[in-house]
Amino acid sequence: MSGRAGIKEDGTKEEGSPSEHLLFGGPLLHDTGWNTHEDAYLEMSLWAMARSLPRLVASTIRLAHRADRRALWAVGCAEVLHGVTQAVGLVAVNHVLAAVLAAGPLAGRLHAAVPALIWVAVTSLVGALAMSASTAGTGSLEPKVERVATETYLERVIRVELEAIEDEEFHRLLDSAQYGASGARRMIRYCTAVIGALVSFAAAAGVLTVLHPVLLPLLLLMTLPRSWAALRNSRTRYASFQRWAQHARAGRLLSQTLIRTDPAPEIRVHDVGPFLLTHFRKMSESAEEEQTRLARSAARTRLIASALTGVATLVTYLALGGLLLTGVMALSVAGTAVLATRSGAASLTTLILQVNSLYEEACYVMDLERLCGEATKRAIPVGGLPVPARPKAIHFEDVTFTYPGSAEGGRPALKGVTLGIPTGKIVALVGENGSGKTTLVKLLAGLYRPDGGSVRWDGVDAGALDRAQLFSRFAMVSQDFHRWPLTARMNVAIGRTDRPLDEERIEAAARYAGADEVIEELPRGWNTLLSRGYKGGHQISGGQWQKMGIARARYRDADILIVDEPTSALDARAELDVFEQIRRLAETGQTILLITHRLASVRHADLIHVLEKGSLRESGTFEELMDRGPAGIFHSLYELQRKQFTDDGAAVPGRRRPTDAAQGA
Ligand SMILES: Nc1ncnc2c1ncn2[C@@H]1O[C@H](COP(=O)(O)OP(=O)(O)OP(=O)(O)O)[C@@H](O)[C@H]1O
Repeated sequence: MSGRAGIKEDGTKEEGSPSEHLLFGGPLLHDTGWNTHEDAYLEMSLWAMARSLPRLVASTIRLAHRADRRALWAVGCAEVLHGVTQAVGLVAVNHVLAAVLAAGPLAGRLHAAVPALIWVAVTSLVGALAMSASTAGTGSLEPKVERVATETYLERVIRVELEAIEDEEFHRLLDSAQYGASGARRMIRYCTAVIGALVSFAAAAGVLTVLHPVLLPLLLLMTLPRSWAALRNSRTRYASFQRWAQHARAGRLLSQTLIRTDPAPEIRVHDVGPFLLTHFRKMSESAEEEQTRLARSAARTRLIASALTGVATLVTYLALGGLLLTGVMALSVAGTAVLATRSGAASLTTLILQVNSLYEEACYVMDLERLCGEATKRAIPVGGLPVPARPKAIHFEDVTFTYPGSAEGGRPALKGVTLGIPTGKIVALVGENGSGKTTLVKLLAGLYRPDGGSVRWDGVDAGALDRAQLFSRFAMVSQDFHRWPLTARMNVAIGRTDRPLDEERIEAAARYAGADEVIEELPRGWNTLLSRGYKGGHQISGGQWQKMGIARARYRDADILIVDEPTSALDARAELDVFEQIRRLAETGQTILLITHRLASVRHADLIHVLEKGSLRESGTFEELMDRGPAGIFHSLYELQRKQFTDDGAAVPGRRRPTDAAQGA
C-alpha cells in the first residue's frame, strides 16, 4: 500500500514518520502529556535530587515495608553491616601499613601487623556475607514491591468513573504508571545500592578526614565530572522516554496485533501481515535512530567526564605528593590515603550514579503516584441514598448528555430526553444507528451522569443514590459484552462474583439462554477454556458467545435487564427462544430494557421509545406507533424493513416475517 502519508500539500515532509501518519493519523511524538513531565525534568538538578532523595527513599521503603517487612529489615541490616566492615577494614589497613612501615627489624614489624591483618580478613569475610545476604533479600523483595505497586494503582483504577477510563489523558498516565510499577521494583535495588554506597563513602570520608582535612574536598573534586555526566545522560533519557512513549506503545500494538488470535484469520486472508510488519519495522527503525542518538550523546558526555576526572585525579595525587614531600604526611598515612581515596571515590561515584538512577526511576514512580491521586479524584463516589426497593418507574427528565472529550461543539448524544421506564415491563428502545439508545441505557445504569436534566427513581435523583447499589440492580448484555478468556463456567459465573458460585443457578441460566447445548458440545464441558492459544483452549462461534452472554446476564439475576441487540448473532430458532424467555421474565416482575433494530421483535413490548439523533421522537405501544401511519418514524422504519424482507421474498433468518408481524399489529 502506498500513500502520501507524512507529506504536506506543499510536498515538504511532515513531522513523524510516514507510517505514523498512515496508520495513526499523525505524529506520535510530542505527546501533549509532555508538559506535565516538563517540571520534573527541569527540576532534575543535583540540588533537587538531594532535596527529594529522602522523600523518594521513604516512599520506596514504605512500599517495601508493605511488601515484605522481614526481607526489608534483612537488606537494611546487611547494607549497614557491609558499610561498617568497610570502615573497620580501612582502619585495619592503616594499622597494617603503620606497623610494616615503622622502624625496626622486618620480623618484628610483620609480627606487629598480624592482629590488624586478622581484622582485615575478618572484615572482608563479614562484608562478603553481608553483601550476599543483601543480594538475596533484595532479590525476594523486588518482585513483591512491583506487585504491591501494581495492586495499589489497579485498586484505584477499577473504581474510577467510566469517562476517566475513556479519557485519553488518563490513559496516557496509566501507561506511564505501568512503567512506574516496574520502576518501583528497580528503585529497591538502587535504594539498597545508595544505602550501601552512602555507608561506604561515609567510612572512607571519615578515614580521609582523620588523615588530612584537604583530602575530602579533593575526593569530591574527583567525582564531580562523573556526577555531571550521569545526571546529564539520565535527563536526556527521561526526556526521550516521555517524548517517545506513545510511539513505543503504537509499535507494541502492531507487534501484538500480529500474534493475537482474534485478528489472525483476517491477517491471513487479507494478507495484512507483511503490510503491518513493514510498518512495524519502519517505526522500530525511527525508534532505533533515537536510541543511537542517545547512545552517541551519552558517549560524548562520558568522554568529557573521563577527561575531567583524569585532571582531578592528577590534582589529587599531586596534592598527596606535596604533602609527602613537605613532610606533612607520613608514608604509611599516604598509603592509607591512596587506598581510602580510591575506595571513597568508587563509593562516591557509585552513590551519585545510584542516586541518579534512583531519581530517574522515581520520575516514573511519581507518575504512578500522580495516577493514584487522579484515580482517587475521579473515583465513583461511595455512599448515597438507598436505591428504592421497588420503584414504580424510572424517569428521564430533560436529559442532555455529550460524551466527554467530544470535539468542540460536538453533537450531544442525547438532547432534552424526557421519557418513562415503568418497572416490571418490557420497554424497547429503537432508532437508527447513532440515535443514542446505548447512551441512554448507560445513563440509566449510572455509568455516566447527565450534563443537564436528571434520571429519577420514583422522583429521587439517581445522582444522589448509592452507585454501588444502583449497579447491583442491573444486568447487561451489551453489543460488545466481554468474551472472557476463562472457562465456560466462569463466563457465566462472572455475572455475579459477590456471591459464592452456584452450580445449579449456572446451569439454569445456561438453559434459559440456550447455552446448555453449547456446553454439551464443548470438549471439557463447563471446564473448557474459551480462548484459543492456551492449552485446552477452545473457540466458540459468535452466536454461541451471545448465548453465553445472555446466560451471564441471567445468572446475575438483577431487577433490570438491559439487552442491547441480544440476538444479532443468533439463528432463527434461538432468537425466537430468547425473545420468548425475555417475555416470561417480564411476567416474573423483572424490568426488561430491550434495544433492537429488529422492529418485529418489539411487538410484545409494553412500551416503545423511538429515538432520532439523540432526541425522543415517539413513544407508545407497537399498535399505537403503527396507527400513526406513514408520518410516524416507527411506522416508516417498520415499512422499510418489511419491504426489504418481502423484496427478498422471505424473512431474513432470525426475524419474524414482517408481513405476519404487520398483520398482527
Ligand atoms: N464512548 C463514546 N465516546 C464518544 N462518543 C460516543 C461514545 N459512544 C457513542 N458515542 C456517540 O454517541 C452517539 C450515540 O451513540 P449510541 O451508541 O448511543 O447510539 P445507538 O443508538 O446505540 O447506535 P447503534 O444502533 O449503532 O448501536 C453517536 O454519535 C456516537 O458516535
